[in-house]
Amino acid sequence: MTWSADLIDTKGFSVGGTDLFLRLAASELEKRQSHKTIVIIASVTIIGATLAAVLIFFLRRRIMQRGKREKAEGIPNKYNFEVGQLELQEPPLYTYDMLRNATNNFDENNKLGEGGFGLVYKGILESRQVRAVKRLSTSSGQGLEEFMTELKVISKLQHRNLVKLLGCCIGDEKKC
Ligand SMILES: Nc1ncnc2c1ncn2[C@@H]1O[C@H](COP(=O)(O)OP(=O)(O)OP(=O)(O)O)[C@@H](O)[C@H]1O
Repeated sequence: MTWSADLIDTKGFSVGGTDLFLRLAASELEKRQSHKTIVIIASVTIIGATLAAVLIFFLRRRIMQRGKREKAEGIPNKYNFEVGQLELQEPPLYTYDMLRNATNNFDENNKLGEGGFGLVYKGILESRQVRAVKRLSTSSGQGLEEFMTELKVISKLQHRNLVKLLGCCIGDEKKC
Protein backbone atom coordinates (compact mmCIF):
# COMPACT_ATOMS: atom_id res chain seq x y z
CA MET A 1 0.00 0.00 0.00
CA THR A 2 1.29 3.46 -0.76
CA TRP A 3 0.04 6.53 1.14
CA SER A 4 0.62 9.86 -0.49
CA ALA A 5 -1.76 12.14 1.41
CA ASP A 6 -1.06 13.99 4.68
CA LEU A 7 -0.19 11.88 7.67
CA ILE A 8 -3.09 11.26 10.06
CA ASP A 9 -2.74 10.36 13.68
CA THR A 10 -4.89 7.20 13.89
CA LYS A 11 -5.23 7.71 17.63
CA GLY A 12 -7.55 10.60 16.68
CA PHE A 13 -10.31 8.14 15.62
CA SER A 14 -12.40 7.21 18.65
CA VAL A 15 -14.74 4.77 16.80
CA GLY A 16 -14.70 2.59 13.71
CA GLY A 17 -11.53 1.95 11.79
CA THR A 18 -9.85 -1.31 11.07
CA ASP A 19 -6.69 -3.12 12.06
CA LEU A 20 -3.70 -2.06 10.07
CA PHE A 21 -0.86 -4.54 9.89
CA LEU A 22 2.54 -3.28 8.98
CA ARG A 23 5.35 -5.46 7.82
CA LEU A 24 8.61 -4.30 9.32
CA ALA A 25 12.17 -5.38 8.86
CA ALA A 26 13.16 -7.90 11.57
CA SER A 27 15.90 -5.51 12.68
CA GLU A 28 13.22 -2.97 13.70
CA LEU A 29 11.55 -5.51 15.98
CA GLU A 30 14.90 -6.52 17.53
CA LYS A 31 15.53 -2.90 18.40
CA ARG A 32 12.16 -2.69 20.18
CA GLN A 33 12.87 -5.97 21.94
CA SER A 34 16.26 -4.74 23.16
CA HIS A 35 14.69 -1.48 24.33
CA LYS A 36 12.18 -3.50 26.30
CA THR A 37 14.98 -5.59 27.82
CA ILE A 38 16.91 -2.47 28.79
CA VAL A 39 13.80 -0.99 30.42
CA ILE A 40 13.15 -4.21 32.38
CA ILE A 41 16.80 -4.47 33.53
CA ALA A 42 16.81 -0.80 34.55
CA SER A 43 13.55 -1.21 36.49
CA VAL A 44 14.80 -4.33 38.29
CA THR A 45 18.08 -2.58 39.14
CA ILE A 46 16.29 0.49 40.49
CA ILE A 47 13.86 -1.60 42.56
CA GLY A 48 16.74 -3.76 43.85
CA ALA A 49 18.83 -0.73 44.77
CA THR A 50 15.86 0.88 46.54
CA LEU A 51 15.14 -2.28 48.53
CA ALA A 52 18.82 -2.60 49.46
CA ALA A 53 18.93 1.04 50.56
CA VAL A 54 15.81 0.58 52.72
CA LEU A 55 17.25 -2.60 54.24
CA ILE A 56 20.60 -0.91 54.98
CA PHE A 57 18.76 2.06 56.51
CA PHE A 58 16.76 -0.16 58.90
CA LEU A 59 19.77 -2.32 59.78
CA ARG A 60 21.88 0.76 60.52
CA ARG A 61 19.09 2.24 62.62
CA ARG A 62 18.78 -1.00 64.58
CA ILE A 63 22.53 -1.19 65.17
CA MET A 64 22.62 2.47 66.23
CA GLN A 65 19.67 1.98 68.60
CA ARG A 66 21.38 -1.05 70.10
CA GLY A 67 24.62 0.91 70.47
CA LYS A 68 22.75 3.76 72.18
CA ARG A 69 20.97 1.36 74.54
CA GLU A 70 24.24 -0.36 75.45
CA LYS A 71 25.88 3.01 75.96
CA ALA A 72 22.99 4.11 78.19
CA GLU A 73 23.37 0.93 80.20
CA GLY A 74 27.13 1.39 80.35
CA ILE A 75 27.89 -1.67 78.28
CA PRO A 76 30.60 -1.11 75.70
CA ASN A 77 30.14 -3.10 72.48
CA LYS A 78 33.47 -4.68 72.80
CA TYR A 79 36.37 -4.30 75.08
CA ASN A 80 39.73 -5.72 75.43
CA PHE A 81 41.99 -5.22 78.36
CA GLU A 82 45.02 -6.87 79.72
CA VAL A 83 46.06 -7.68 83.23
CA GLY A 84 49.56 -9.04 83.20
CA GLN A 85 49.51 -11.79 80.64
CA LEU A 86 45.75 -12.19 80.78
CA GLU A 87 43.51 -10.95 78.08
CA LEU A 88 39.74 -11.03 78.19
CA GLN A 89 37.35 -10.36 75.39
CA GLU A 90 33.64 -10.36 74.69
CA PRO A 91 31.66 -10.44 77.96
CA PRO A 92 30.12 -6.99 78.43
CA LEU A 93 31.41 -4.76 81.14
CA TYR A 94 28.90 -3.56 83.72
CA THR A 95 29.49 -0.62 85.99
CA TYR A 96 29.31 -1.23 89.71
CA ASP A 97 26.42 1.28 89.92
CA MET A 98 24.42 -0.72 87.40
CA LEU A 99 24.78 -3.89 89.47
CA ARG A 100 24.16 -2.03 92.72
CA ASN A 101 20.91 -0.60 91.31
CA ALA A 102 19.95 -3.97 89.86
CA THR A 103 20.33 -5.72 93.23
CA ASN A 104 18.83 -2.85 95.25
CA ASN A 105 22.19 -2.06 96.80
CA PHE A 106 22.99 -5.75 97.28
CA ASP A 107 19.98 -6.10 99.50
CA GLU A 108 19.87 -9.14 101.78
CA ASN A 109 16.39 -9.96 100.40
CA ASN A 110 17.91 -10.45 96.96
CA LYS A 111 20.49 -12.93 98.16
CA LEU A 112 20.43 -16.19 96.20
CA GLY A 113 23.31 -18.02 97.82
CA GLU A 114 26.91 -17.94 98.87
CA GLY A 115 30.03 -19.36 97.32
CA GLY A 116 33.63 -19.53 98.40
CA PHE A 117 34.41 -16.07 97.06
CA GLY A 118 31.31 -14.12 97.94
CA LEU A 119 27.55 -13.72 97.96
CA VAL A 120 25.29 -14.15 94.94
CA TYR A 121 22.33 -11.79 94.47
CA LYS A 122 19.36 -11.61 92.16
CA GLY A 123 19.54 -8.45 90.07
CA ILE A 124 17.16 -6.85 87.60
CA LEU A 125 18.87 -4.61 85.06
CA GLU A 126 17.28 -1.47 83.65
CA SER A 127 16.46 -3.47 80.53
CA ARG A 128 14.36 -5.72 82.86
CA GLN A 129 16.75 -8.62 82.30
CA VAL A 130 17.23 -10.78 85.38
CA ARG A 131 20.78 -11.68 86.39
CA ALA A 132 22.55 -13.58 89.13
CA VAL A 133 25.24 -11.20 90.40
CA LYS A 134 28.16 -12.60 92.32
CA ARG A 135 30.03 -9.96 94.30
CA LEU A 136 33.54 -10.83 95.26
CA SER A 137 33.92 -10.40 98.99
CA THR A 138 36.87 -8.30 100.10
CA SER A 139 37.76 -10.98 102.64
CA SER A 140 37.80 -13.72 100.02
CA GLY A 141 41.51 -13.39 99.48
CA GLN A 142 40.96 -13.59 95.75
CA GLY A 143 43.05 -10.99 94.02
CA LEU A 144 42.67 -9.33 90.65
CA GLU A 145 44.77 -11.96 88.95
CA GLU A 146 42.71 -14.87 90.30
CA PHE A 147 39.51 -13.00 89.47
CA MET A 148 40.66 -12.40 85.89
CA THR A 149 41.72 -16.01 85.53
CA GLU A 150 38.29 -17.15 86.73
CA LEU A 151 36.56 -14.77 84.30
CA LYS A 152 38.73 -15.93 81.46
CA VAL A 153 38.01 -19.57 82.21
CA ILE A 154 34.24 -19.25 82.71
CA SER A 155 33.81 -17.05 79.68
CA LYS A 156 35.16 -19.91 77.59
CA LEU A 157 33.23 -22.71 79.30
CA GLN A 158 29.85 -23.94 78.19
CA HIS A 159 28.10 -26.70 80.06
CA ARG A 160 24.49 -27.30 81.04
CA ASN A 161 25.51 -27.50 84.69
CA LEU A 162 27.39 -24.21 84.63
CA VAL A 163 25.90 -20.74 84.53
CA LYS A 164 27.05 -18.71 81.58
CA LEU A 165 29.12 -15.59 82.18
CA LEU A 166 27.06 -12.69 80.84
CA GLY A 167 29.25 -9.83 81.99
CA CYS A 168 31.50 -8.54 84.70
CA CYS A 169 32.42 -5.49 86.70
CA ILE A 170 36.04 -4.80 87.44
CA GLY A 171 36.35 -1.86 89.78
CA ASP A 172 39.34 -1.33 92.05
CA GLU A 173 37.78 -2.82 95.14
CA LYS A 174 34.49 -3.83 93.60
CA LYS A 175 34.49 -6.89 91.47
CA CYS A 176 31.33 -8.71 90.38
N1 LIG B 1 22.37 -18.22 88.32
C1 LIG B 1 22.00 -18.49 89.58
N2 LIG B 1 20.70 -18.59 89.89
C2 LIG B 1 20.31 -18.85 91.14
N3 LIG B 1 21.16 -19.03 92.16
C3 LIG B 1 22.46 -18.95 91.91
C4 LIG B 1 22.97 -18.66 90.61
N4 LIG B 1 24.31 -18.63 90.67
C5 LIG B 1 24.63 -18.89 91.95
N5 LIG B 1 23.53 -19.09 92.70
C6 LIG B 1 23.48 -19.39 94.14
O1 LIG B 1 24.64 -18.90 94.75
C7 LIG B 1 25.38 -19.98 95.33
C8 LIG B 1 26.85 -19.70 95.21
O2 LIG B 1 27.17 -19.62 93.83
P1 LIG B 1 28.68 -19.63 93.40
O3 LIG B 1 28.77 -19.59 91.93
O4 LIG B 1 29.39 -18.57 94.15
O5 LIG B 1 29.09 -21.05 93.94
P2 LIG B 1 30.49 -21.70 93.93
O6 LIG B 1 30.87 -21.99 92.54
O7 LIG B 1 30.40 -22.85 94.90
O8 LIG B 1 31.35 -20.56 94.54
P3 LIG B 1 32.91 -20.34 94.42
O9 LIG B 1 33.27 -20.48 92.97
O10 LIG B 1 33.04 -18.92 94.90
O11 LIG B 1 33.54 -21.35 95.32
C9 LIG B 1 24.91 -21.20 94.61
O12 LIG B 1 25.06 -22.34 95.40
C10 LIG B 1 23.44 -20.87 94.37
O13 LIG B 1 22.70 -21.12 95.54
